Amino acid sequence: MDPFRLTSKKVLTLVMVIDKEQQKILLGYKKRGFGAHLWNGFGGKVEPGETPQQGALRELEEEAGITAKPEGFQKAGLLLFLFENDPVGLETHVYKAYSYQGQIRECDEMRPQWFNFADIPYDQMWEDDRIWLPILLKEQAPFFGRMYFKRRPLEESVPDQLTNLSTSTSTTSTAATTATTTITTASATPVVVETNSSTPIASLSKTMTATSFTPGQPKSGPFTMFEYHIEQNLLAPPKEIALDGTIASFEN
Ligand SMILES: COc1nc(N)nc2c1ncn2[C@H]1C[C@H](O)[C@@H](COP(=O)(O)OP(=O)(O)OP(=O)(O)O)O1
Repeated sequence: MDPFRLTSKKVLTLVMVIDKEQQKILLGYKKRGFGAHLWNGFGGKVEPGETPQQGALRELEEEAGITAKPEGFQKAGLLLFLFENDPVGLETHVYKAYSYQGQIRECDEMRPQWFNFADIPYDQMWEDDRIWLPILLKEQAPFFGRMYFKRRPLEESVPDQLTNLSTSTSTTSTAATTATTTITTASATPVVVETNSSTPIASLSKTMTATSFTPGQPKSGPFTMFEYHIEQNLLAPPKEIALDGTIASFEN
């Protein structure tokens, strides 16, 4: 039985507020609930009757006190978080907000703080963030990703650094460029995830093993990410994920 088989999904949002001029990002320190004690963007569950975009704007107001301006608000990508032996996936719609009105303020759930792009506290964030946030910041969106998490063992020993990085690039029949990067550590065998190179997109597929991160990340909760798949520079932002983990549709 596939421990990552999905029978349903929850729809969530995540908004990254960005000051392009200052090269800063607004993150929130989550004080309670899922992902407590981690820095993250602002977001939460989409409520019945809401679109993901409406849910994202509402959560940004609730959690950071600000209203994103429509002209600077864009969908950046779509992520699917899967947890071992949990049949409910988290379909997470990620947005960028380049301008806003209102006064940033703390609430009972989140404490907002600006960070320079160079000082993003990845070691106190969900492990997947270091995969897709640089793509978002470099404006290589729209992206799509699947991130696979296992419950973290109580005792864990992992190497300090990524030790081996190999990248290959090839041109597909649809004239799109496909780059495949496999990241491995000295001690682990890489697991390779295929990217469908017949789709007319430039995509990047990355796979990593359970031991690819720095030790001492209890802050990322009881889960550890052991594998991921990411595609970037899609022609349009993905709109929905099918239960088999593929993109079901794109935004118009
Ligand atoms: C598992 O990996 C994750 N990585 C990142 N970067 N973000 C994640 C991950 N899993 C969930 N999230 C995000 C998505 C949402 O923005 C929040 C979770 O929202 P929450 O459960 O707090 O939803 P609310 O509606 O605010 O919850 P309550 O009102 O019930 O407190 O985390």
